[in-house]
Amino acid sequence: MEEKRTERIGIFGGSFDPVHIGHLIVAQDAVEQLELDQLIFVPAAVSPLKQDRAPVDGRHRLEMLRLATADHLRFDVSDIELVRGGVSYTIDTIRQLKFEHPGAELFFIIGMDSMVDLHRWHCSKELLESCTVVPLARGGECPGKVAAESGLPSGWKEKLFSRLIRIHEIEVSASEIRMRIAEGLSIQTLVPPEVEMYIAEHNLYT
Ligand SMILES: Nc1ncnc2c1ncn2[C@@H]1O[C@H](COP(=O)(O)OP(=O)(O)OP(=O)(O)O)[C@@H](O)[C@H]1O
Ligand SMILES: O=C(O)c1ccc[n+]([C@@H]2O[C@H](COP(=O)([O-])O)[C@@H](O)[C@H]2O)c1
Repeated sequence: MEEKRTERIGIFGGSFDPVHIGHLIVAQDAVEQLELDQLIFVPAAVSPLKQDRAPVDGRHRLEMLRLATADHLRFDVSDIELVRGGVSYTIDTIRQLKFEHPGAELFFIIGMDSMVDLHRWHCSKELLESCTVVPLARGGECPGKVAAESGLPSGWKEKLFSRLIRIHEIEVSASEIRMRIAEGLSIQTLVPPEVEMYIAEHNLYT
């Protein structure tokens, strides 16, 4: 009898305030390169390192993610961090997802910029042991240099960088989108049309 393949689930955490094409292209890169069965976008209630700025209400960010991912077979969205509330520590999310998906291999994908501080994250050692953390390197980034300059403990660097995947270089950020809206500039093509419409209908970021 053919052996059942272990389910491979990716987790993509962020503020998604709002979700944009950079997120979607990177997510597709991860699905392909990690051969994921499913990639779950997890909007944070409060991102631990972004506590200085309140994002728009979680229900809006969740709905925009749902609209942006609706037609994609392997993309999914979870409200677990919004339901849990408070500061969204990744370890709490991984513990819960491990419980909900016993037997699956969990991949937590993060940008290289965030990864250099990973050892300072809440329960970072447990996090590294309970899922496969995968750094995403943009086209122009030099992983060797980033690793050398990071404060990551030795052992961690080698482990993390051996799993690194290359992603498209897309120069768009949620901050830029919020700024463009505030200045009355177009965000067409930077976010999916459904998201652009949602933002206009709900008068977000003005
Ligand atoms: N253009 C992009 N290319 C690759 N990764 C990205 C891009 N934009 C965001 N990410 C990654 O997506 C994750 C979630 O990002 P987040 O929701 O904070 O979006 P952001 O665009 O970086 O937001 P902000 O501009 O508000 O800081 C992070 O790991 C971040 O590194
Ligand atoms: O758990 C932590 O200590 C921790 C510290 C910094 C960031 N994170 C997570 O990393 C993801 C991206 O964060 P950010 O700040 O780029 O939106 C998001 O899911 C955060 O919850 C998690």
